[in-house]
Amino acid sequence: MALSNKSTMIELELSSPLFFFCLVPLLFLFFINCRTSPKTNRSSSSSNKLTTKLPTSYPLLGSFLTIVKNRDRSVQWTSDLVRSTPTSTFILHRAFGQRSVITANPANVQHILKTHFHIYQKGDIFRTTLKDLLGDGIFNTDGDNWKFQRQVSSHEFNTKSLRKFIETVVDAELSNRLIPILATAAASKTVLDFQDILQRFAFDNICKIAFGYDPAYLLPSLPDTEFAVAFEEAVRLSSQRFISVAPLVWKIKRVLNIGSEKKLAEAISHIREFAEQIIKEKKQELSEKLSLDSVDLLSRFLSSGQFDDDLVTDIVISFLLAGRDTTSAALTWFFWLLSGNRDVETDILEEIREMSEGTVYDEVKDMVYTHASLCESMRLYPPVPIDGKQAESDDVLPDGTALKKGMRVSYHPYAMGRLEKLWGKDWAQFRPGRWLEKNPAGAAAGKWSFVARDSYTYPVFQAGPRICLGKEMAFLQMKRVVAGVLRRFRVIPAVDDGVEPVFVAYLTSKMKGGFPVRIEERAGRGGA
Ligand code: HEM
Repeated sequence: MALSNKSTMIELELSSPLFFFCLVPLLFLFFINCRTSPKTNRSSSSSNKLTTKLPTSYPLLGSFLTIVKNRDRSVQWTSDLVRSTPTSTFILHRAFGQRSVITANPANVQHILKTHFHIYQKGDIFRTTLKDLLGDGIFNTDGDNWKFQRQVSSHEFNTKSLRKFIETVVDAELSNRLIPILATAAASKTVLDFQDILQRFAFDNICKIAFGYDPAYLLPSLPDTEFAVAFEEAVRLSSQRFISVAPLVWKIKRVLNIGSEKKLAEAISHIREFAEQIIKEKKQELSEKLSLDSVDLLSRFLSSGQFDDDLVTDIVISFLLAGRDTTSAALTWFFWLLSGNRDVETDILEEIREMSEGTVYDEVKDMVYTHASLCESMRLYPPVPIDGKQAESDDVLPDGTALKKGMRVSYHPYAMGRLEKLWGKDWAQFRPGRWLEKNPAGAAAGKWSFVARDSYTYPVFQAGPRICLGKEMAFLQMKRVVAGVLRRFRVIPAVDDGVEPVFVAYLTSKMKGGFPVRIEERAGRGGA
């Protein structure tokens, strides 16, 4: 799996001549011990106890060595740091004097994502790093270009499209692919990597939404579908640019077309060739039709006549990235948590069995307890665990942290889901009940109502003007999968008792090494 290559890549970079050329002089400075105390934000630097927990910063090197030491658990490490400061914010000193702010403070999150949205953009660092893969697609652009793409895409997420999505795309994938694979695994007592299965499921779904094309990635043979593999490779290599010793390292490799950059260029060229071919076919199809009855995004963008082919390709690739690993990450951790909380599973089953006789769409919309359970699982394991912006001008956050123009600021949903001051003493417990209240009276008396948290305390889907466009679609898809799977099967982790999966982040969160499970048919169940 792609993840296992991550640390290998970092080691490669650390052993490269470039690394020694740039950093040996700095290591010398480090060993002669001319170190400074870490400067944190105003409030936390006033507390000795807390400053000792923050990594020491050295001239030029910053906290580089500690960052490298924690590279395989950077989300957990930064989460521990941010949670240990009184304002839930700290400044990380990177090499060459670069500083970035990391925060888990809801007031700061609201400031960055909503009230001072105009100051906090994707910025040059993010855009340049992902430019080869995402071009100027919605995920990688700011200003008017972003606004227009968002406006056109939002039609894909209206009720009619969502209904069609759940009733055609998701249900077909579920009944024709996922359920048969699980039934076979149950009958043959095979161990499946459930993370891989869910990723394949999500990839087929998002390709159908974005392109109107079925890559058939979730088949019993678990094929190495060329397009899917190229996409996986391109995301993996692009995200490794973020953990490069310095951006200069990957930029030089790119110019020389060597190592990981050569592989990245090949994967991207494969993706674009493939996308261009689909665009050609789709244009042909559209020219032969009198009216637009396709639901896919590609048809919508091509028919708008506002975008050239290159930009349409960029936009579609952004959507593949947005929808590919997010729902699968959420579901992987959800099934893991459920396996250790059988009481929650029982309540979900009860809800599934009581579901209305209406259409699939209405049924899924009514699954309040399952909705709460998914929110609770994403609180502890958010699919996008940490996300960043860049300040376009000097600014001061509500907790007093000062930012200079060009500084990166990251908000940290993983840390925020673990803050006692936000979730109470039992924050570590998987308890869907914290999102629910019983209706006291009326027709729905005794039924559960969902109690949402504000999106700055729970920015799992981001918040403000750039809040995730696919949020509702994601919930519909996830609830349909949960209902389809649990109604018929039990998912049992195939790991020794007491073994916990390892959380790793890779743009989106993953279980290191996959999620091995056994599937059991529930007694007395028929089909999906
Ligand atoms: C559990 C599932 C999901 C989670 C947790 C999630 C989370 C997020 C987050 C954190 C962002 C902000 C990323 C950034 O700007 O850096 C985002 C943006 C976005 N998401 Fe999702 N997402 C999910 C599923 C989906 C799905 C299924 C789709 C589409 C089919 C989608 C489409 C988008 C789009 C288009 C954006 C960009 C919005 C913009 O910049 O205006 N997401 N999502």
